[in-house]
Amino acid sequence: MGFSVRQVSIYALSLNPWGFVFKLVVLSYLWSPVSSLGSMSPMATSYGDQGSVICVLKSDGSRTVNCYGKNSAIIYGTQPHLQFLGLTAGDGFVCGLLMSSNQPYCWGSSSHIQMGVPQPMIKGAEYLEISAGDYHVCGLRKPLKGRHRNTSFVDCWGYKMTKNYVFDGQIQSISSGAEFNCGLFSQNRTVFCWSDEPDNKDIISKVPKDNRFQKIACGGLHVCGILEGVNAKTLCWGRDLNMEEEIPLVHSGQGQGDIALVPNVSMLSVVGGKFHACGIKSYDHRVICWGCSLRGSTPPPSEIKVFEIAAGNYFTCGIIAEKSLQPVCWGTNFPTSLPIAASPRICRSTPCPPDYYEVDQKKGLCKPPDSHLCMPCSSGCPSEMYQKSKCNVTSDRVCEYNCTTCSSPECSSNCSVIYANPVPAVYLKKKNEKIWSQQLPVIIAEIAFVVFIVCVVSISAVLYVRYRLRNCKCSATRSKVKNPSLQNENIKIRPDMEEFKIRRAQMFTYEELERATDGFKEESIVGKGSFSCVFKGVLKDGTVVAVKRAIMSPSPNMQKNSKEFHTELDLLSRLNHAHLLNLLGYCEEGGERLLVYEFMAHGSLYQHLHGKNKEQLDWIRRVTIAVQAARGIEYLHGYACPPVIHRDIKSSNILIDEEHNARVADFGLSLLGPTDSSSPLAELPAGTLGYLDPEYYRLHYLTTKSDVYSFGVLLLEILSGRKAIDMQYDVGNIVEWAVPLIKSGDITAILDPVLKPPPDLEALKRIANVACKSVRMRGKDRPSMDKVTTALERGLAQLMGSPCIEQPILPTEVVLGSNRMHKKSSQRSSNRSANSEIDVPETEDQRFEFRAPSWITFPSVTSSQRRKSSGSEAEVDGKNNTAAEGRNIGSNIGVGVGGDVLRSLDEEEIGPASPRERLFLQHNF
Ligand SMILES: Nc1ncnc2c1ncn2[C@@H]1O[C@H](COP(=O)(O)OP(=O)(O)OP(=O)(O)O)[C@@H](O)[C@H]1O
Repeated sequence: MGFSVRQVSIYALSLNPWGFVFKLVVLSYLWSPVSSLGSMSPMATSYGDQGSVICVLKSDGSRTVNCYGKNSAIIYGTQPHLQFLGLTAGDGFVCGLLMSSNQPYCWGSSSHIQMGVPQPMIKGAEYLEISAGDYHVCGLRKPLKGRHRNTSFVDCWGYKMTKNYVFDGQIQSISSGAEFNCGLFSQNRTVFCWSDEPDNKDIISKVPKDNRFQKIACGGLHVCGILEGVNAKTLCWGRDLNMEEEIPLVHSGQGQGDIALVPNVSMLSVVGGKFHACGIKSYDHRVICWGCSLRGSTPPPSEIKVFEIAAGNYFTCGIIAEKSLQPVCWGTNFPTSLPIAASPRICRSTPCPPDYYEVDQKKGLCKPPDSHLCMPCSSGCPSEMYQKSKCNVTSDRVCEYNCTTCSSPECSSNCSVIYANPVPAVYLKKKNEKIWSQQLPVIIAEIAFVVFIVCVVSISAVLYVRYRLRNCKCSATRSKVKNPSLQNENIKIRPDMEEFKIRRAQMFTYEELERATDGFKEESIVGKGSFSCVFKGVLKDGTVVAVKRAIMSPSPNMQKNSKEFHTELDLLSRLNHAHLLNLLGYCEEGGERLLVYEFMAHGSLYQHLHGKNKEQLDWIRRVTIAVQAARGIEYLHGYACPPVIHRDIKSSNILIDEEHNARVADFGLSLLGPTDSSSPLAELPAGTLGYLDPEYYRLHYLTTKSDVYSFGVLLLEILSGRKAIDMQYDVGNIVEWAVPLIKSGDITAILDPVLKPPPDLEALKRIANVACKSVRMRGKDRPSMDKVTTALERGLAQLMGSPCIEQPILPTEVVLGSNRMHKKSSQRSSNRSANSEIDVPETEDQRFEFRAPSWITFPSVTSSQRRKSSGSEAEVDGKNNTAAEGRNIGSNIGVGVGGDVLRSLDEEEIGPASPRERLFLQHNF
């Protein structure tokens, strides 16, 4: 079948161990190029949160592998007896092409690819080459004979890619990028790429159409290919980096950060990192890099020659050609321990073919003494150079500058060194020695000065950090509370109680609370959770409170309840924010455990969204609640000390007070986060079905981004009025249902039908966009909570600024909530509560008595400093009903749509407010 670059049909077949089922999906027609992060080579570099690793085929020609670096799953998973033809690596895993079976074999850890021989594997399939992206690996099957000889088969395993791809035409090699793949056709040497991720359409559409390539290499978000011919140029193309948020990039090497501005030199090979590419220059085997790197990256070594290079996400490693054959790396977060030499190529039993030279056998590179290690000759000399000696059997060609035709600065400086010093070598040597003797003291003084400065800066930094942390005693307290012996119930938290007294959280007797709730009678129940019952009560002084009583059972849950009780007690007594539910006191007597909270007159958001009068919660009120809840969570993540991960964000945990302000409640599952936010907590998953972060659920990988996921689900719930999981619908999981619709640009399809859509849909689109980003599969792709809050504030401002919306602007606290007079307003509101019939006058002292601790205060965190505004309160109704959702610890959940970017919507949502928006916020809040 004739192959046309512009009309390549790709048939994606689901991998099937018993053979092919043709034509399950016809993906698309493609004519664009592809690239990859992990093309097959004797060296592969894995990256990711578990740490970077470099794996190399040993230099003794045994084809066995050695790995060095931080990822213990890779290091300990390395099989020393297996022989490989080449290696490739992705995020947290390495794969090798087995010599014995020509099948891939992977090790390390990946939740998307089965380690070992990836499954499902077609029986007897043999692969020519393998290549890994971030979360997938693909293999190019050996060409078939007979009627299938013009068809190529590529099998992939991993995130959204476990498929068999069938292509018209013979593919010579493949390369995988982060979430895409490219292939190079052998006949017309053109490149094509494919991906299911819409984010990658740039890469696919920008492929140079009429160029013939000799090699390709994919990076994270781009592809580079070396064109055919002597002095051939390298072309790179890819995604627009402006689309990437939050990446502190600097341009590296030449090209001002634009990956497409490739240095104009001929290259032997090229590799791609996440935002950068590096190549080996043909004429001197030195490395050159371009594109973007992270701030603080080590520059590529310009003076050493390398045989082979491989790129991780933010780093690159090369095998040094001269002397040692040891790998060397540059960039950021690269593996530092590289104590072995690597084989730059596979040893062969036959002599080197033409256009190859043999690497010095004295180095003992190949195990069998009569085998040969052949390296390709460089392809000609660059324009200002001439060939001093040809490539022969033992060495590559040597190029030198032609000083009569110099035009570039490099050439001029090189030649001026030669011509400006026509002096005898002995004289030169003496002169150098003299210069050295003069320069040495200066160099030593400079080094001493730098060391001195570094010491001063380090000491100052340490002192400063200690000074800032002098009041941060929370971790010490936490450990006290977290270790009570459950056997000694009566004595266990006494020392902590002293501390709570200091913090003014009141200790109640059981009798007091029993009286307040009328004997915990059924009618006082305002809600039920998995581990507790919540009663409305009125204290002696008339304060309306909510009393949360742990459900008593002598079950194994007892210990769990106790743990949650103490966690909540400990946390709540420390936290103080207008949009967190205040703890007023507690009681622990005998087996009873009770927490006393401010009473939230308007119940939970769940009741409003899914109760009878859901239309009463109009768009402005819904978005306001979202903003306030976001503020509370933002405080937990960013301002609590240490940071707190809530772990159970959901609509039944967003309570609405008398003044219609949202409060985040239920810290029973909260965990104090690591002070170093980059280190995830390996906790067993806990949370509520439908809201649970898939990454946390599957990998036990808990960071603040797990709350962001749950909050994203909450946003979808607020927009759609649908429950997080609702099996009445075809697609029961709200994420799976809403994200594709929003991405298709059809925002109205997900909006709650009980409300009329606002005339200007842009604000809700913004919010939907934030929701989509928040429920991305990978935590690191989700925005942080402060970004979410800023975007929501802007959405709210837009919604309120619309001339067609006649709703009053909500009061300061509604959005800001930073300077609310806690007790005063809440107690007053409690007393005014529609449910409260007791009217007891309050005194200043009483106000203080129950006031939550104020030693942690909420700093100013908004993207804009807001001022008080006038405006009436919105009214939300709904008081009773119990929460209908059940917590489901460790249950399976529907999978969110991952890696999604809402192309049809404004990508600038999450970022600083524009001057116009800032002005609006300042005037209205
Ligand atoms: N301070 C409060 N004021 C008024 N109502 C409250 C208060 N706290 C809780 N409730 C009501 O009680 C219900 C149960 O709350 P609780 O925190 O015990 O469980 P939950 O978070 O809904 O469920 P789970 O414990 O399974 O996560 C809430 O949904 C809410 O309707």
